Amino acid sequence: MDNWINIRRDLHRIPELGFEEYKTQAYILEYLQTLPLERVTIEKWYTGIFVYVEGNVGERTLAYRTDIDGLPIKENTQLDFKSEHDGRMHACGHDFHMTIALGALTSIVENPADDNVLFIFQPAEEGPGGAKPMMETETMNKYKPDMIFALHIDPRLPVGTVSSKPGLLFANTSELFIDFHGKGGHAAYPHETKDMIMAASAFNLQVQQGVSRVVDPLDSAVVTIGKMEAGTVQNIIAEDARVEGTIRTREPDSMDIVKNHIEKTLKGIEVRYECETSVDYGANYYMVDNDQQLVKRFKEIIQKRPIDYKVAPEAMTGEDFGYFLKEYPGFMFWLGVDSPYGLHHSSLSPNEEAIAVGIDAVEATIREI
Ligand SMILES: CC(=O)N[C@@H](CCC[C@H](N)C(=O)O)C(=O)O
Repeated sequence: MDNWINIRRDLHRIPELGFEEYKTQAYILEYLQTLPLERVTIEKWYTGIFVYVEGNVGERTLAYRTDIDGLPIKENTQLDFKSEHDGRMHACGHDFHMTIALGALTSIVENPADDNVLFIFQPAEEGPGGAKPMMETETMNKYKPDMIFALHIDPRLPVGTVSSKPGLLFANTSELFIDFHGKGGHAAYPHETKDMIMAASAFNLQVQQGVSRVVDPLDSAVVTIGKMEAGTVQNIIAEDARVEGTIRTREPDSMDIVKNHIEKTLKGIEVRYECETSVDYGANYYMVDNDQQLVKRFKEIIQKRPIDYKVAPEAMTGEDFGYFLKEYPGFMFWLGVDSPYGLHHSSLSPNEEAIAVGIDAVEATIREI
């Protein structure tokens, strides 16, 4: 087991942003070279990797996907294997996800399953999205998996627990980037300016109030503004402002309703604050919609093991794994890692005992589903 903990720690030290995962890719490729590769085909795709392992029977091909990118967060832990990349952190558990994928892959290479298995090391889950372009590759068309699955760590669940549910697990998402342009000037002469801190602040409040009026209360939607930039010094009125956020909706149709609401709100802001605005929706992810039968079978497999299975609530998190599930039947599940700090937090420190549980759950699913 120490081997997997060491691998997780190595990967934790080198977090890289989406499509910049060069060291991560090199690390995984180097590890793969230590395995017996007679039945293995390795293909690079940008900073990602496909690893195909031929099965004993080979009638079906199963796919298992891990994401490999980190986040633009400055790590705030005292771990002696903390990030060596300033301002970058594996704060969403992708170091765990990769290690678990390598653990299951190693067992399957050393003792092949009946089915063929395609392991997908996918870049850029946090943005701008690696799943959609990976789906369109010749490699995916060639192997056309019969089913696909993936996991995500869950800091709220104890170690030794997994959870999932049939149907919707994660929401539809869209990134949101808005630029405001007005007229700067002296802090003492606001009437001669068009203050973009006022415009952006008004937008932030109005958009929150409005979402509750345009989306069916039986559906769910959230707009979060995670970043706002404006101004230069304390006594100059800001000519420009930028807000960055994300939209989450339970139903795909509500995404258009929220976007329409944002655009109408911006038109009002333009009139009221005499400014120009432009909006860019960045990356959009399709919801994670789990296959009913496969989740049922997964639950049966897990319940034969010393692992607790819990029914997961729906979450407004996003995952571009949803694009794989749009094309292939499959599912995603949460793996308990018991951390007092949540996903995307600079102090996230998942319990490494969960790695063995993850490897066991993934390997058993590959062999028994
Ligand atoms: C599991 C998780 O935390 N996923 C991310 C996906 C982000 C998608 C995109 N960059 C966005 O912000 O919309 C999440 O924040 O849910």
